[in-house]
Amino acid sequence: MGGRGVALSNVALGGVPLGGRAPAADNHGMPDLVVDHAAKSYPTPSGPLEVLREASFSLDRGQSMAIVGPSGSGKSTLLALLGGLEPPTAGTITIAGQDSYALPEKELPKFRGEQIGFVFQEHYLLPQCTVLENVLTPLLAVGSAGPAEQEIARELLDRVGLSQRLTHLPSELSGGERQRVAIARALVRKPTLVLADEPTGNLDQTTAGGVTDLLLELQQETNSILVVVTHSPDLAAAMQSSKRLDDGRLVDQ
Ligand SMILES: Nc1ncnc2c1ncn2[C@@H]1O[C@H](COP(=O)(O)OP(=O)(O)OP(=O)(O)O)[C@@H](O)[C@H]1O
Repeated sequence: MGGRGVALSNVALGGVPLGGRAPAADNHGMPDLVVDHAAKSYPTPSGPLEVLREASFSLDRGQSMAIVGPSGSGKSTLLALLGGLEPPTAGTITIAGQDSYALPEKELPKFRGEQIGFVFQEHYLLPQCTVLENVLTPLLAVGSAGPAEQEIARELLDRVGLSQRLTHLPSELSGGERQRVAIARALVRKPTLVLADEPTGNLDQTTAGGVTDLLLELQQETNSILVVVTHSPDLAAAMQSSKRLDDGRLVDQ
């Protein structure tokens, strides 16, 4: 993969060098991500559908974890809970010391933007925007994409091997290249937590391996937590730990 290994030690993401450790958040001694007895059920005509039953785990910045399990076992639901997209029916999700769902509803999008980066199976790049503009999107959302932010985005795109493609549209890239843009976009605000739902699901094995390596390298360099949901044994094995969802129950692999 071209362009990998470019030093980014002087690039500040949110005031923190990409190559350095993020400062420890003042979490009052709590891990950076704490999932405490989180449960989710959906109402159905025949009664509540229990999708997630009392999941508890915690992770610190720099750690990675895979969530595996059969189709319909609740993996995407758990990811949505972690991502501030779907409130749990019971329990709490605490990120960088803040119980996400205790925030006033209007503050949740800002919190999500600062603390969480998302990578999906589909890249969800904006088709009419260039590669550089797509990576800047999370910064434009908070009105701060000046020269310093542009430089951060350019350096990240250099890091993912796409410095020669800044003005290209997503339609002019391969599937693996689009996913690398999506990874740069997820990391541009140096979030506490990166959530990836089948990030290699649309890629061939070789390209998937490259995207996995890149995701882990940048997660380490930004000192984020990485949680991936996947059916891929290769991607799951690349994470530091792995948990399995079986009928809504989360168990160690
Ligand atoms: N909004 C909803 N309302 C009702 N049921 C839902 C809703 N969202 C998900 N479900 C149900 O919750 C269960 C778990 O779905 P989920 O998408 O989390 O599974 P998954 O493990 O990610 O599956 P896959 O691997 O196929 O993507 C399924 O039975 C699904 O139909």
